[in-house]
Amino acid sequence: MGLSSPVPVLGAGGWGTALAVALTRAGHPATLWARRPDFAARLAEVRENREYLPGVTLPPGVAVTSDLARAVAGAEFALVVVPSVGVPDLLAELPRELGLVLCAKGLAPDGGRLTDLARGLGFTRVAILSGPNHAEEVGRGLPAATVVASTDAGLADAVQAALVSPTLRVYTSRDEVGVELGGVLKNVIALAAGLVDGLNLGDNAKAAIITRGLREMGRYLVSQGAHEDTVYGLSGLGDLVATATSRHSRNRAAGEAIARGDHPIHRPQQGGKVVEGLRTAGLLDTWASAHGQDLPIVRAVALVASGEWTPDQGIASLMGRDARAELDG
Ligand SMILES: NC(=O)C1=CN([C@@H]2O[C@H](COP(=O)(O)OP(=O)(O)OC[C@H]3O[C@@H](n4cnc5c(N)ncnc54)[C@H](O)[C@@H]3O)[C@@H](O)[C@H]2O)C=CC1
Ligand SMILES: O=C(CO)COP(=O)(O)O
Repeated sequence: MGLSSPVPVLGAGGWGTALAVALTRAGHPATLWARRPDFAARLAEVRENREYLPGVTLPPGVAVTSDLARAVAGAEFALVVVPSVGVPDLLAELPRELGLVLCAKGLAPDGGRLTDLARGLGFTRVAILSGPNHAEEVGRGLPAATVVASTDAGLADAVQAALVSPTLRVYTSRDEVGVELGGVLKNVIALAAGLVDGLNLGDNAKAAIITRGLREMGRYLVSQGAHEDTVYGLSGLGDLVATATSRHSRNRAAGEAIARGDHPIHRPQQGGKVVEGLRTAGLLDTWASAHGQDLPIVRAVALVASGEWTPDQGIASLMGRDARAELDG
């Protein structure tokens, strides 16, 4: 792909829209693909994604289409920015020689990684983009940093070159597993932080959830083959802080709403916007039970999200665990 060929951005929610705008800031045109033709037509005309990223004007360098084949024609790689639940169907329609930059922070239907799902479908060039990156801030050009991870160094370098700009620092990493799973797990811990907020449990409890949550993330990531240092990088600690403390986070807000009794807990969407952690918690809890792994915050969030436990029961389950040494798990 030459520097001036448009980069396909597949998914016109908040993050896809912000990434398309970020590409133009980096000097590259983008083609933003939306699934629904009527939505794409309105977006092309209004030049603002009022449903998912209000207040950000689409620059002239962003073209909008609902024609998937046209969006990816001739591209070296595409940013895949639909929610995790929509990734399998979308990938099934893409040419296998296309490089994939997976941007969803969620899991495949079987609880596995989306990068594995992609490779299982026959894609050979796969990367993950993840970090503390609220679309509302990246869309407005506030300074941010992110990580593109791939075992394919050429792909990671190409994505870095395409996205880096004076307002977005893009780091590369070879630790695909660690970068991908950090983004997946932090949503669940942010939901727990939202429960703490909604129950008015205070700053000490919030700090405890974030810190113990980071340890839980670390245990899981390392068990899956991640490098321990990645847990403390932008896609781990960085995104956990950004999400668990942010007014923008849908996951944190969902936890707060559940605690206040005003969230439809069986619906993994909030006002049409995706709350990945609700789905992730259940998938991870099932995996942890099957593999004898202790993920107590994941378990509490999964059972509260499914309605089996009240938020108070979830917190009590964490406070009532056996006394132990801090570093023992
Ligand atoms: N919003 C943010 O700040 C960030 C979001 N992400 C991740 O990006 C992914 C997308 O999130 P957002 O853009 O925030 O979503 P969003 O909630 O803003 O919008 C979701 C978009 O996906 C579309 N969609 C829903 N189901 C679909 C399906 N089955 N197939 C295709 N399209 C479908 C919707 O029509 C909508 O355009 C999520 O995995 C999220 O965790 C990652 C970094 C930042
Ligand atoms: O991943 C995000 C920021 O890095 C967005 O988090 P939410 O999905 O909770 O809004």
